[in-house]
Amino acid sequence: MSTEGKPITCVAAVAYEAGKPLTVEEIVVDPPKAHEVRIKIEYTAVCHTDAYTLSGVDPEGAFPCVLGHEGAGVVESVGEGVTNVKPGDHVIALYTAECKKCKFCLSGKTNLCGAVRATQGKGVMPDGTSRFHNKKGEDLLHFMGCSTFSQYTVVADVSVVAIDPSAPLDRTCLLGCGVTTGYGAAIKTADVQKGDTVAVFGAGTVGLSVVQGAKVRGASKIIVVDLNDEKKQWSEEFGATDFVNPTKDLKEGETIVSKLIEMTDGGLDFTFDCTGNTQVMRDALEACHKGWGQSIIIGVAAAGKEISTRPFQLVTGRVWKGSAFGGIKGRSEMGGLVSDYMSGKLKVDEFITHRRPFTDINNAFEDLHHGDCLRTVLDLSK
Ligand SMILES: NC(=O)C1=CN([C@@H]2O[C@H](COP(=O)(O)OP(=O)(O)OC[C@H]3O[C@@H](n4cnc5c(N)ncnc54)[C@H](OP(=O)(O)O)[C@@H]3O)[C@@H](O)[C@H]2O)C=CC1
Ligand SMILES: N[C@@H](CCC(=O)N[C@@H](CSC=O)C(=O)NCC(=O)O)C(=O)O
Ligand SMILES: [Zn+2]
Ligand SMILES: [Zn+2]
Repeated sequence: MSTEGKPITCVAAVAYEAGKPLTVEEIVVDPPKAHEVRIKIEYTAVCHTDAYTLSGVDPEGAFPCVLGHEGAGVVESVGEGVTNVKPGDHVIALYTAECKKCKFCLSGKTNLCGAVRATQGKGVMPDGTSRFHNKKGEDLLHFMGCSTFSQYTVVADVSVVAIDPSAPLDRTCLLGCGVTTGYGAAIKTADVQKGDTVAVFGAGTVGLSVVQGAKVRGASKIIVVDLNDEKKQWSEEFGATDFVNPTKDLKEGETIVSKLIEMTDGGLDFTFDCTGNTQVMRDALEACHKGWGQSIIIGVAAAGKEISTRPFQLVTGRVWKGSAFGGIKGRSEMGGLVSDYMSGKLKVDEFITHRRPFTDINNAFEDLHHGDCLRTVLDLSK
């Protein structure tokens, strides 16, 4: 029996309160309104940003909500006026929308899109309302325009892209955030060139994806900085040439900045913060080469945190930049990433260290805190 136009009751993991485990329960998902798409989410992974928002330090975090933004599934139904996807399409949800019409999309200068960002940040659909309700009839907020921690979700049509149906959704879900973010930051935001020197702070999925982007571009040196020696082997597998653990690899009087400058004859062409730690962001900037080195901030810092450095660092030519979703325009460029994955150019499977049934989602958040985990993929059919 068709579910089109009807509310669907399904299982979701609801974040009722910051700092508390998610509640796995049945919720009701309304049908999509005009320019909206209802997706049957097949697989989702947990990104560090989900844990960040659940912890309560996200200035935009609002509860109760359905978290999750690294997910893939199949379109169940579409609202009036939707032309970019149709029922049955295999899709990836996009937390960075692409409307192709707004000032941002038309600028040619950024992948940030202005179409739905304001309502997205408030946890509601573009018309200001929610499609999620719990069994008590209370509204649940959306998250990052995706809310993939639910067997069914509703997203704006500008926040979804159809992909090659032969690509496995239990892997391509990772293209919804971590892999695309790091890889794009290297090949688009920084536009690393052959022979460049690169340092990556934080060897999680985002950082290691920067590493693979830098390797694809032919960087001559790719130094990974992480506090955990368990990340050394992974770093090398993704293309790192060097690994530094600042808690044990620094000599008396040495700092991570002086060590990196010494290793690269004056500093790096590009550094990337993939930790969200503001002291690391400063170190990453100051490890850049005088005159031209660029530092790209990818990590997300807690509410109230600010970055600082001596202005002289910028006066003398170092550049601080940021990158969201790797600078990738989701609807225009995801197809290329999927085909790079299918042809073996882009590693994705290698990031999947754990798999769990969806109902085990709270343990997937625990996995994130362990050195042996890059990504846990959750199967929403279980
Ligand atoms: N801008 C964007 O578009 C996006 C931003 N993000 C953000 O990027 C960051 C990385 O995400 P993700 O890869 O999923 O996270 P992970 O937690 O998997 O990776 C972060 C890594 O950084 C390490 N680390 C922590 N502190 C330091 C430090 N002081 N020096 C060196 N390494 C350190 C961690 O080690 P340990 O595990 O031992 O703590 C871990 O290996 C997060 O802040 C996330 O919110 C994510 C996706 C998109
Ligand atoms: N809501 C936070 C900031 C969160 C943030 O920076 N998000 C990243 C993506 S993190 C993905 O895992 C991002 O791309 N931001 C750009 C955007 O438009 O949201 C806050 O208010 O500080
Ligand atoms: Zn993410
Ligand atoms: Zn736009």
